[in-house]
Amino acid sequence: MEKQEKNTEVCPPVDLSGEAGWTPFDAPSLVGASLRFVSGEPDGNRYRVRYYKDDAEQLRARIWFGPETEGPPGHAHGGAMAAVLDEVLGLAAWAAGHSIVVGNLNVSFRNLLPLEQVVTVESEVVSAQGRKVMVHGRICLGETVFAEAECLCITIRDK
Ligand SMILES: CCCCCCCCCCCC(=O)SCCNC(=O)CCNC(=O)[C@H](O)C(C)(C)COP(=O)(O)OP(=O)(O)OC[C@H]1O[C@@H](n2cnc3c(N)ncnc32)[C@H](O)[C@@H]1OP(=O)(O)O
Repeated sequence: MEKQEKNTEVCPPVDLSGEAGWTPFDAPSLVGASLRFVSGEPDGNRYRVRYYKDDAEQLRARIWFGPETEGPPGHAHGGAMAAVLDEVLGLAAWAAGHSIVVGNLNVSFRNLLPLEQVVTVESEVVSAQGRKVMVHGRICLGETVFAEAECLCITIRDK
């Protein structure tokens, strides 16, 4: 069988700047540098991400899905979108003051997401009761929603 050549070329820089009224958010200073799967290679070919808070203090992300996130030809893998929602919505709960892990993530895939396009992740902490923090969010560009999710976060014991 013919061996397929792996393309090792690094994609050119992308513009991850935010919208008017957004302020940069320093995720590692809040949760450490462990978020490597999504955020760990800021110049690589998997994901490139930059975090912000909007004027309502909700977490936002600008994210580029690189060629290494491919699922359907030319488009992002569903698991790649779920990983982003796991990180961003979990981080949104941390940014709102809750020390959590994600217990349940319910994702609906609404449209195929073309690779090498910068999109936005929106999040909203909708409730916090006892140890349960509910965060909603979506990956979108303008009016187009690629995926939306409900994320049940559970506060870590003894925190
Ligand atoms: C550290 C630096 C990090 C820094 C990192 C910060 C960045 C965050 C972003 C990354 C997010 C992730 O990927 S986190 C990685 C992915 N997630 C995980 O691996 C989590 C693995 N699961 C667990 O560790 C555990 O199951 C927990 C902590 C979620 C829950 O265990 P527990 O502490 O024993 O609590 P437990 O009694 O079972 O549940 C408490 C209450 O929550 C409910 N509950 C629990 N799980 C669920 C569930 N899946 N669906 C519905 N409800 C649930 C229970 O019914 C109960 O309700 P009631 O009876 O009280 O009503």
